[in-house]
Amino acid sequence: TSSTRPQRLLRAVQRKATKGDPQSVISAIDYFCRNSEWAMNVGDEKGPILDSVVCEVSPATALELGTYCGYSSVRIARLLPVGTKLITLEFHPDYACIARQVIQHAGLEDKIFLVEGASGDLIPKMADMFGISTFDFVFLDHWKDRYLPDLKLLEECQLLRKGSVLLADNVICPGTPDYLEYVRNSPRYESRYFQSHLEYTKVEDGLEKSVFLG
Ligand SMILES: O=C(NCCc1nnc(-c2ccc3[nH]cnc3c2)[nH]1)c1cc(-c2ccc(F)cc2)cc(O)c1O
Ligand SMILES: [Mg+2]
Repeated sequence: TSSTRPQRLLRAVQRKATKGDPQSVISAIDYFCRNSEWAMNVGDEKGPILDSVVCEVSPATALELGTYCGYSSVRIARLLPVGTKLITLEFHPDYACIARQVIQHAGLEDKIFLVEGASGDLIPKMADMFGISTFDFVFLDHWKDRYLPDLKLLEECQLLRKGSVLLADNVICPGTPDYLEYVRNSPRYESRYFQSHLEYTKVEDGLEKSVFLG
């Protein structure tokens, strides 16, 4: 029976990456996507930008919207200090199932909470589910038309504090025009664009970093 691309990506990780070594999982996925099949991971060019923002913020509480196969979950969690957690939301059960195995191969299952469901339903439950009050860092990488409504939901649920950092993938390709317009024009955000390329291609894309001013 035929396999799916996420299943083939997981198999590449299981064959090539060293169990318990997050960097080898990241390298195995990037190798697979450059040499076998393109996949929508943040990738090896935008990934280091994500790393630098995570290191700068050094978040005690981090949220990721859109897990997919867990590539960026591994990138983020490998940099988190001991005792801190990444909560990552995934809508598609098949993606979530693969991501759990990728995360396990990296040995990061104790630092990552993967929750299945729609961001719009789950965000209002975050505080109660995880006993947190606000997020220090949010990585947006799910459906592009959900970035703005979910940002507004985070605001309404008071899950952002003065200084919370939002990092959004794909603001050029596929593009998130309404989100960009909002964070770049709202007096409540200080926004900056990191120009890069769509993962594993020469197409322009970039990350938008927005600091909530309270
Ligand atoms: O769609 C993307 N990412 C989103 C995955 C996802 N699929 N479902 C969800 C979800 C939706 C509700 C959710 N609620 C909670 N988690 C959720 C997750 N997220 C995506 C697409 C591209 C891309 C670029 C150029 C192309 F020619 C084709 C594709 C590149 C990227 O870097 C992406 O991140
Ligand atoms: Mg993306």
